[in-house]
Amino acid sequence: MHRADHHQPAAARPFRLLVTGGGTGGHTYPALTAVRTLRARLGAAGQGLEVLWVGTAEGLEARVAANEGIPFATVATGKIRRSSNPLKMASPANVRDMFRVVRGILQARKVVADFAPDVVLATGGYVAVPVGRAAGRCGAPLVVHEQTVRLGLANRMLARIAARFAVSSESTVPLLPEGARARAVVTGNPVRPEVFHGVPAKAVEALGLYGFDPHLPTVYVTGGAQGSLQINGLVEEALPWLLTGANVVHQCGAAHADGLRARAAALPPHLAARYLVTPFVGPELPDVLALADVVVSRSGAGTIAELTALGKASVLVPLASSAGNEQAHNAGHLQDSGAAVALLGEVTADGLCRAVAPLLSDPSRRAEMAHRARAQGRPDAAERLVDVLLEAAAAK
Ligand SMILES: CC(=O)N[C@H]1[C@@H](OP(=O)(O)OP(=O)(O)OC[C@H]2O[C@@H](n3ccc(=O)[nH]c3=O)[C@H](O)[C@@H]2O)O[C@H](CO)[C@@H](O)[C@@H]1O
Repeated sequence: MHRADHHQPAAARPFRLLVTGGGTGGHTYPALTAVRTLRARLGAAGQGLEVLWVGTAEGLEARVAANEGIPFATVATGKIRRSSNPLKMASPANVRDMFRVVRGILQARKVVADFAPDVVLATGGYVAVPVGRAAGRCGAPLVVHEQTVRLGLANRMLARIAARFAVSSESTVPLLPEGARARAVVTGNPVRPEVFHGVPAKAVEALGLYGFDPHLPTVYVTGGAQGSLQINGLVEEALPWLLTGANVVHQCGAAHADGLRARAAALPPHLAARYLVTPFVGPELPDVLALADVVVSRSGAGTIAELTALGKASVLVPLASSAGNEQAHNAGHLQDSGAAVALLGEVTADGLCRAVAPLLSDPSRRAEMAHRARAQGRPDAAERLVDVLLEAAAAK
């Protein structure tokens, strides 16, 4: 599988995509969606697709690639902690990590040269840096995709060498380094196709929601892939009120499910029957989203892309410490267009109840918000990103 293959006519051999990125769901799922969409597009034209994913062994991407049957390779990564103090720069952890960085660069060059991709897609995370740079050296066009409005560090480091820089929002373009702006394309943030095909009744069956009251709206509470301690605390305090007017599915992360279950068990049985707490929502996520009338959530880029593509009324509680405060930015941006309510700054259970109450009691209000959310969505983001990948490969 080497360079000689390039002399064959394009249709005679499979298209070769090297994907790199991961760490969080936010970086991993858009890459997975791009792979599936590209495979479908090429398949319709009678061409095959070979994919290699380069990520970290401990990241979500390793599991996702394994489930999807995508060959997976790792390269060493390290974190260089900058400091004005030379002694700190020479700390054992930093020196060890510097060696890892150098090793990662050499490994990445070999992986990219051996696979000889038609195009490399980088979706963020430390691992994407050596691989993206190796693409430049090996003559493979690099497409970077940024999910958030603000640029992630890895993507910023790759911006200058990217053949195309795909962004999820127009407002990211002016934030790109000057030389990269002309190569920016607004694609949106790809949403997994199955998210569009949820069926409420399937969520009831999969999660056993038989105690839910069908006459009441359903709230889906989610803290992002890991759950959110802050949101869990707010919802726990608000539960006795919340359950008088709604059913609640609460995704809480691995650490807190038992405490929340105990709390619910102490409620009157007719209220407890309207509450389902679960550490993580797996394949039934599309069905849960379809069931939800209102979503209470962190404002990570992946979640926002899903809520807007579907058109869901939401109350957003941004992660205050997200890089560059990007979650507050995402939430504020939606609130400005009436597409969500953003709870910024100090948030109390009372504040959460006041934000949720009008959406529960007034269906026309949540329909209006859902409509405005959908206007912000980009359900065709995966197709647009695939356009960019194919164009970059063709322009080589
Ligand atoms: C803590 C942190 O660093 N957060 C960042 C991380 O978000 P993080 O990856 O945590 O969150 P996102 O909102 O981007 O994506 C979460 C994804 O996981 C899915 N999901 C979540 C819970 C669940 O039970 N089941 C499930 O399938 C969601 O539907 C979504 O598709 O990357 C995002 C994209 O770069 C950033 O915007 C976030 O600021």
